[in-house]
Amino acid sequence: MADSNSAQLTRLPASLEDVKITSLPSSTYYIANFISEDEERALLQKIANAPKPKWRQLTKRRLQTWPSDLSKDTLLESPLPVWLTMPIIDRILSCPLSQTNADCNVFTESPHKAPNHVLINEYLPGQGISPHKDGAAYYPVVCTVSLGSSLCLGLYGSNDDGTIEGEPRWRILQEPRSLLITTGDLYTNYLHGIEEITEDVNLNSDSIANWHLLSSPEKFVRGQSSRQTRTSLTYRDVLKVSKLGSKLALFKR
Ligand SMILES: O=C(O)CCC(=O)C(=O)O
Ligand SMILES: [Fe+2]
Repeated sequence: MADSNSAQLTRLPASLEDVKITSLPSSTYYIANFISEDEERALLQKIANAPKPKWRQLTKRRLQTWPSDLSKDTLLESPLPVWLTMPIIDRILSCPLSQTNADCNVFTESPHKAPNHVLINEYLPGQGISPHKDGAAYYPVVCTVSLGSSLCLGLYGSNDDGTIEGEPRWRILQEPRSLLITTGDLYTNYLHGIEEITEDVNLNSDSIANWHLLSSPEKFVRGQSSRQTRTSLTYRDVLKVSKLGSKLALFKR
């Protein structure tokens, strides 16, 4: 008997135009079922098997950084492990920005033409991340793959005095195996965060910006979703990369 999961193929959109979240101020894209259940399982296994010191325990979540932490916004050149690049980066780069622009993807204009850095965040039910901006170390495109559980990402504006608005302006519901691509103004001028709750509520087509792009909106018809452990992989291009060779040369002088 054929394995039901091996038959479950992912289908990518013809171009990102088809998966644009049109109610948001800049180009943001949501691709449901970007990876298969088998690929999700394999990634969770790799993450679980990473050497213990790879995890950093924060008060509200735990985190792995690949290939390494930045130092002064700079990445020490080192390849990502293959399990993080294949199939995800290939697949991201294979999605054309538009059908008329078939040769361009979201990283075509980034300095390294591809992500070179991945943060893996794990959230237990009730955990989250305070509203923040990702800052100037990265090219302003973030690709987030979600594993394990659905949850809402809140997008916040800031007040004239610099404080953060109390309620998110928009919410994006991220299902397991989905890819969210955030770019431009939303990356640079708005903040994003995940509330520390055990259940996302008030889920409907008016309150969720990507409702029309969800894989299984029927799962949320009661307007709520209990959280399980959710792991995210955020792929970015770090602008400044230093080579170990040039560091050693400096050291020798
Ligand atoms: O887990 C997420 O989706 C968000 C993570 C995040 O904002 C970050 O690592 O900067
Ligand atoms: Fe972030």
